[in-house]
Amino acid sequence: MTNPATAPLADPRKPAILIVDDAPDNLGVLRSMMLRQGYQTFVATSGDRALDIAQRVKPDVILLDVVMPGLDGLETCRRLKAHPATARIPVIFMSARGDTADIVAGFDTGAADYIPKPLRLEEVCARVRAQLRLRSSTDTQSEQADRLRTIVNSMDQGLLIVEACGRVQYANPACDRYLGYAPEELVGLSLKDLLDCPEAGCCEGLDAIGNGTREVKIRHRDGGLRAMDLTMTPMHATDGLFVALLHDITHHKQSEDALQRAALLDPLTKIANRRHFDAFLEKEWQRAIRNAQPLSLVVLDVDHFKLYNDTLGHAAGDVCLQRVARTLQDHAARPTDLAARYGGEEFVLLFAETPAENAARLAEMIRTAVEAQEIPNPRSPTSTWLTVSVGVATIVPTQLDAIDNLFVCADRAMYAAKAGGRNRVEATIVGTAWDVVQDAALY
Ligand SMILES: Nc1nc2c(ncn2[C@@H]2O[C@H](COP(=O)(O)OP(=O)(O)OP(=O)(O)O)[C@@H](O)[C@H]2O)c(=O)[nH]1
Repeated sequence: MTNPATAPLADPRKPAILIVDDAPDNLGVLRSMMLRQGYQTFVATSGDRALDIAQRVKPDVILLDVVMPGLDGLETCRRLKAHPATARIPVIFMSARGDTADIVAGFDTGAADYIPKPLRLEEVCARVRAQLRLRSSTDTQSEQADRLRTIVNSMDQGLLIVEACGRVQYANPACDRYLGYAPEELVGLSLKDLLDCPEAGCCEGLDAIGNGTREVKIRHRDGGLRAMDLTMTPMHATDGLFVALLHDITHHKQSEDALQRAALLDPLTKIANRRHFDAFLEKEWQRAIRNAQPLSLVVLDVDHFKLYNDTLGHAAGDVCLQRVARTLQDHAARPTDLAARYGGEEFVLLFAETPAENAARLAEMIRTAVEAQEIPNPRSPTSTWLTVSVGVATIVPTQLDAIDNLFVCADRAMYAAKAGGRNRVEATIVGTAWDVVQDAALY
């Protein structure tokens, strides 16, 4: 008989069998049989002792006699099942009571098997082996489930299990950070409601979202939109369910947007650069053709800027260009106006849907606004303050016209302003190619 206080711990390499029977003869026979099978054995002659040993050594299988004085087998089994440390150990009853009611009562206590007495030892061994196999596969499954749970819980990505209709069945803890909802709050919500879809009806079902990865905007609980990569994968084992993986790319998108914005800006003056202006002009040019609206181009050049640099230094010249740029920007008030630094000390400004007289008036306002800042240009022969010469060209373009022609005319007007004494505005209306065609037809 094993004393629970001194019972050795079970050897993890060998299956451990606890045999409980009040008849020492039975114990002896069963024990030798189990030892022959290569198992580690523990024995107890009463229910109480069996409980002590089971808690201490946590055997892999318990062979339990039903009829015993004191705590009988049924009650012992109930107590084993009630204790978390021993609840999962399979119990095999051994009993001479073979009535259906006895067998049912045995299984109702939570037993895994019921062997009739007299015991056929080969059969006992086979049933113990079967329980050990079952136990090992259950252990493997629960170990795998534990491992999976740890991975999913510690994942940096948000993981959701969703039904085809979009209803969330499960969410991992990372979803809290991604969406602002605790996992249990997400259960029952619809993924479709969290997605911000520009196209109506685009998220009617997850089939519409489709498998694979796509960039989506998801509404966080704080009301803000987060850019995310959403990867949908059908769970093959369970029809109609999808695994949805969320990867927050908001920061990535923000820096991408910042880069894109930076690519359109002049680094010194922070207004649009030449590339941006050319693309903008192309779009406005086409719109002006469609709507037969006037388009005005302003070209502005700082007067005697070389003298300014030579006298006050290049750094002061840079600050001066920034102030001129700001003045231009302040006059590009409408969304269809765009001020840009076109190169060196030359600036341009586009006024869409603006006739010649309005554009000339705006150009004059810019000229006076620069002069009014009283930026000293000590060696300028034109003025003691920094001044600009401005050319304005206006056209109502047609398909026959070229943007270059508008630029040439605005440049010529600006040079005319320089030639006319600087610090002035010269404006011109560009005759369109259509006028030339009509004139030719007349003569
Ligand atoms: N500080 C500074 N100077 C620049 C920059 N880009 C061009 N410049 C200077 O602008 C000056 C332009 O000189 P010019 O083309 O001779 O014309 P200007 O002296 O303004 O004379 P007018 O145009 O005839 O009135 C040159 O000295 C350039 O070095 C810049 O980014 N910063």
